[in-house]
Amino acid sequence: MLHTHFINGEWVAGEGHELSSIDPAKNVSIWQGKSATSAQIDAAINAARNALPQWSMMSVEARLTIIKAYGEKLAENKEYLAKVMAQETGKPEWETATEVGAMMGKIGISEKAYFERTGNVENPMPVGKAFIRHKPHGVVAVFGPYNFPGHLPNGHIVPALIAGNTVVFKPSDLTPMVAQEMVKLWAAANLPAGVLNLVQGEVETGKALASHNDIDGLFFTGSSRTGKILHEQFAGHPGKILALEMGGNNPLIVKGVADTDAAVHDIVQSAFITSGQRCTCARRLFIPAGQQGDALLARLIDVTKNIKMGDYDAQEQPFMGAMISANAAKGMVNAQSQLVGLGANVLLELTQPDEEKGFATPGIIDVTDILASLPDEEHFGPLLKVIRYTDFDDAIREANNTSFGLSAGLLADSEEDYHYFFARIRAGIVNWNRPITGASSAAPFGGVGDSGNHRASAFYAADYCAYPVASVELDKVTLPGKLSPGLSL
Ligand SMILES: NC(=O)c1ccc[n+]([C@@H]2O[C@H](COP(=O)([O-])OP(=O)(O)OC[C@H]3O[C@@H](n4cnc5c(N)ncnc54)[C@H](O)[C@@H]3O)[C@@H](O)[C@H]2O)c1
Ligand SMILES: O=CCC[C@H](NC(=O)CCC(=O)O)C(=O)O
Repeated sequence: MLHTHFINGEWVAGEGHELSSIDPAKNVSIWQGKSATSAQIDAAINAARNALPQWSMMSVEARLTIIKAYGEKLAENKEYLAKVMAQETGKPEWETATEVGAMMGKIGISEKAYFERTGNVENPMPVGKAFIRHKPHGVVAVFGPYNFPGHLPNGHIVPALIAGNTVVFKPSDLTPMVAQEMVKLWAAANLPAGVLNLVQGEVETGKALASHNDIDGLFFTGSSRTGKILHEQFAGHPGKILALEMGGNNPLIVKGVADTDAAVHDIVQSAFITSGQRCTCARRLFIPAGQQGDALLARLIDVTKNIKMGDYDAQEQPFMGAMISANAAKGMVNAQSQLVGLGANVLLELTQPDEEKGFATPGIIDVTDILASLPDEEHFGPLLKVIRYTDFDDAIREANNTSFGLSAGLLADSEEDYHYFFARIRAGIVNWNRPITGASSAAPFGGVGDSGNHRASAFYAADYCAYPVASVELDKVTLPGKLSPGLSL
């Protein structure tokens, strides 16, 4: 179907250049379309602007009725949506089923967050009453990444709509099909025309939408590189809200654990789930120097070697599927070569078994000897860098030696060590004896430094979807009992 854009309640064909989406596990084209032109972006924004008065002035209960109907459509179509996600991203079906589950869960959580964080408060005053209420920003653009093509844009769209905003959604150009199927479910839930619009396209479409004069805000999940471009673009526009959820170079420190296998499990879940394509994935693993550390590392290499990788639809499901594209897998091979060039020591080689496909085997590389020249980059794939340390303080200092600050973790049996670590580590998600991936939607989700701009998402998304309005109100104009000195009436 070439009608891949949803503008003002109608499916229309793009009028820009050709786009296609490739199944990265099978190297076949699964979706074709055309990008939105700037006239189509104008039309989408106009539609959202025109739909705004009616949508924002509906009661929140009436909006929630429609949003919950979308939740029902998600539930009715969950298997189908999970299959589409798996096909377009390469992620195994067991994992995309959890992604659809998170999308469904988002509705109840966002409803609760709306009332808890941005609801109405009424306080009596000596004369009249004081109110705190919240209003939507207006027309907001939502930009999504490819790694969670449903869950993460959904995590902006649902709270934005609950708060009364209208939306223009631009998904990643690597996952247009998931976006399209998701928007179909909104349409099936009878969302009024113009409230949610979908425009497809690459960077140029993103730039045109982000720089449009008539948006009131932009909610972005993606790389720090793009987020910084958007941040610069929004400089000088204090009236527009910008929420940035970006990448990380996340540390995980191991110190004094009795159960080696439990630690290895949490490391693998942190580093290699989603083939390392989660913003929260552990990128740098700190292991104590010495025999105990050697034993843990040997076990980690052994377990990682045996991780099952395969097609998303394999009967016996793999732990890791393909990465998003053959290019992304090649990028990881190149990242490994770059580290080797700097003097790093490969412990388990990351390979791309087929140049035409997105598979990359998990890799482990010791970078202890090149810390001074180690690039502070997010390598968004299954490559774990190991750093051997002798002093806990040094390890924490090095863990913080990054411009990012998304997630961090400590695997240690001592609670005292955890308190010490927690007080010193700089990140928005800090875990103890748990993987550092798999964050809860019922908690705030965001990072410091280059990982975000202090507008956490998930439970706190409600905060950036509405602005507070303070009022003092009295039902008729009334002369005060006592006038200010020097006044007579
Ligand atoms: N913190 C979080 O919540 C979170 C969650 C998931 C992914 N991520 C991060 O996202 C990245 C992976 O996703 P990605 O590669 O799709 O990100 P990306 O930055 O390449 O793209 C994100 C979106 O921005 C658009 N875009 C790209 N360049 C643009 C520009 N110059 N102007 C306007 N729009 C532009 C893209 O088309 C896409 O829709 C990783 O860095 C990962 O850590 C962060
Ligand atoms: O890739 C980045 C997201 C990773 C994911 N985080 C969440 O799902 C946050 C919760 C939410 O947004 O509702 C993870 O931690 O695995």
